[in-house]
Amino acid sequence: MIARTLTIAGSDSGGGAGIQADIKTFQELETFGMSAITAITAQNTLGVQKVYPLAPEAAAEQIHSVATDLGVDATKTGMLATADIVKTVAQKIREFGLFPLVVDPVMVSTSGHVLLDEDARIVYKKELIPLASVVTPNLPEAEVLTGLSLADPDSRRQAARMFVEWGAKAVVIKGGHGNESTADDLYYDGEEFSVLSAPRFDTKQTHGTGCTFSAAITAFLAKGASTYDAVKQAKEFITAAISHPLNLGRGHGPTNHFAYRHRRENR
Ligand SMILES: Nc1ncnc2c1ncn2[C@@H]1O[C@H](COP(=O)(O)OP(=O)(O)O)[C@@H](O)[C@H]1O
Ligand SMILES: Cc1ncc(COP(=O)(O)O)c(N)n1
Repeated sequence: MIARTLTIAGSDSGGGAGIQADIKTFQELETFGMSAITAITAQNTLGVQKVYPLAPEAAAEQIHSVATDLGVDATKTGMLATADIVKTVAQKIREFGLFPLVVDPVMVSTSGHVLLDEDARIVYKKELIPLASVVTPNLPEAEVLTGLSLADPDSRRQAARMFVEWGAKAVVIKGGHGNESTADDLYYDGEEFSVLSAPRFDTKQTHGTGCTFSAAITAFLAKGASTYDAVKQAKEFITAAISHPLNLGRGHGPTNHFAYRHRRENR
């Protein structure tokens, strides 16, 4: 049977991030993608013009519909917007056993728009991170959640340990926002640290990189990969997507979700 993937996240009208990036990634990786939408954004490459969070029950009902009929092999969460949505989603994940689970703690868009209410951060730590097979904060998100300044490798390792102490089975602290010459992501599973490294491309086309990366991890997990292997292959997917830009829009353009498949087909 085809592997079934579920994203619980916000809609990006611009198609580069959120639910749209997730479904494209699920499809490219030959899984059957499904969605539970938490919020609707009016958004393009220039920024987020408007956010309309849905009622927590709307997310709960979508998850119920999917889980009680089609079934789910791996799940990810993205933009959850409010504390009540975080609580409800965590409860439904537990109720339906929607594991393995990738938690992408989306807080602020590349363009600087707040996508998660401040009072939701505490609920995240208490309710959602403990359920995660892997949690994927970027550097600013990891700084907010841990309260640490993450300018050097030692502090990043300390932050990674904190996510595992809160109950996540593994964590990837993504280095996209760092200023090193390579885009290095720090992986930790409670036992070993590894650095997943890629060249840093000098590009503005990075809208939706985090969504695409966590969706790719979810797809590889759904197909049976170990967490480390899923993260490693997802890093290849996102590196291909960033390095072959589509050059759409006038701001931070989307990544290229076809690139990983095209590269493999042309080998
Ligand atoms: N300019 C870049 N060149 C290469 N890889 C990048 C670049 N920007 C981000 N990445 C990679 O994309 C993935 C998403 O990271 P990041 O941009 O930090 O997340 P987010 O979209 O959540 O802010 C990570 O694997 C990161 O290393
Ligand atoms: C609906 C939605 N979800 C997530 C993001 C974050 O993506 P990015 O950090 O690349 O802007 C976004 N902009 N919109």
